[in-house]
Amino acid sequence: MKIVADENIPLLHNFFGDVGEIDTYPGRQLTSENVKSADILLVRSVTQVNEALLAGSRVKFVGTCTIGTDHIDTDYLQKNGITFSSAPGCNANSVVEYVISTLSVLSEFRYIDFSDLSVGVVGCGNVGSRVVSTLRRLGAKVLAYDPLIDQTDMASFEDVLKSDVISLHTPLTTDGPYPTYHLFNESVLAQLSEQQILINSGRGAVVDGSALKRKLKSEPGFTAVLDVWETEPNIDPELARLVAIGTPHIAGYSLDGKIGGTEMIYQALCRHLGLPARHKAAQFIASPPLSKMYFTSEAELSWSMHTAIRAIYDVRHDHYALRRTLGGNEEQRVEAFDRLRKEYRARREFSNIKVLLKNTDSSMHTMFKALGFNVKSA
Ligand SMILES: NC(=O)c1ccc[n+]([C@@H]2O[C@H](COP(=O)([O-])OP(=O)(O)OC[C@H]3O[C@@H](n4cnc5c(N)ncnc54)[C@H](O)[C@@H]3O)[C@@H](O)[C@H]2O)c1
Ligand SMILES: O=C(O)[C@H](O)[C@H](O)COP(=O)(O)O
Repeated sequence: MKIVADENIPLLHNFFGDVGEIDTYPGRQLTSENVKSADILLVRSVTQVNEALLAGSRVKFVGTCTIGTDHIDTDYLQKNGITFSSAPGCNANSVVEYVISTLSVLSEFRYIDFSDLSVGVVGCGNVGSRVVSTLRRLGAKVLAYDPLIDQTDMASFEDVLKSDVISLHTPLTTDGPYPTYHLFNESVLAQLSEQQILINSGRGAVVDGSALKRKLKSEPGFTAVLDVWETEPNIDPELARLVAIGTPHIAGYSLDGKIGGTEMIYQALCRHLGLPARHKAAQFIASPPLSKMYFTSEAELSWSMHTAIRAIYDVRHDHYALRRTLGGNEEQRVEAFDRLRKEYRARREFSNIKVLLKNTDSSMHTMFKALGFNVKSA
């Protein structure tokens, strides 16, 4: 059995080593020549999987260790009897923590109190629904817009646009009744005031980058946060300098989320081949270096919250890392964008961290629980 895979899939050999012989390639450079004699193709989001890549190959299973599937021509796979699997929800908690860290960091520069904040979530699937529930449990007033699910709990697009913070969590789609390509175009962006914050950690092209750039130039007080960009890895350096926080598509890059994606595809492949799934992510992940935090009754609620969030994930590290790459020429910037992602550190999710509380009141307990920490009374 021959497996061809993106070299950036973590724990590839640990999970798939006893399933077949593995050849790895940089995901963006995979060619039809590389996959010609493969039975199984394993990718992340940077490989376009379509007729041009697969025609004439003997591939019978394609797995993407990611949530997003906009790089996969699923119609082609279906028509050609190729089994396909993605990893829904694998890094959803990681994206929620990205949004939380972003709001925590922005609160240093402007008044943000979670219990007094309105948030509009666009796209309420695995990621969006967790953003909604986390922020609601922290006291925020959250509205969600998603025309493709039960409308009972949904708000209108217009109402969502009035929120203090608007957070985008849709897939990138160009067809169907509600395409998301440039959903945030010039006229939608014009409806947002300088006091509002726009966060995009879905897919870059959901926002018209040129229109956003014009808005940021003419309304410098407007706050935009971008993790995803049109034309990655060749992002617009001018736009990247104008956003308040700009990161190299790493919102979903917690170690847990990345390895979770590999594990889900391993399980799907085992089902496809009728093999027992012997390996589990937990076998391979070490404990995080900072695994415990301790708060007592003297600690103030808001201080404790921001301290804990930023100790585990401070989005500014990723922002400054990208900023430092913007001065080079196009070739250097493209290389640096992918390098930041390839060499990304082991970032652990809040659920791995024990928060020990001593003599604190119940609001402290509720807040840490809402954030997803593993709360214990000391
Ligand atoms: N930045 C990152 O690292 C990162 C990580 C994970 C996922 N993502 C992106 O985020 C997207 C969402 O992830 P998910 O796990 O929540 O996916 P999901 O499929 O569970 O949910 C997506 C939701 O968006 C809704 N939707 C579709 N079109 C819409 C529209 N026009 N307006 C409003 N809502 C619409 C769908 O109905 C669905 O409920 C993924 O498709 C992926 O592209 C990015
Ligand atoms: O769709 C996803 O799961 C995320 O966007 C994921 O983080 C993409 O990661 P990549 O494939 O670019 O490594």
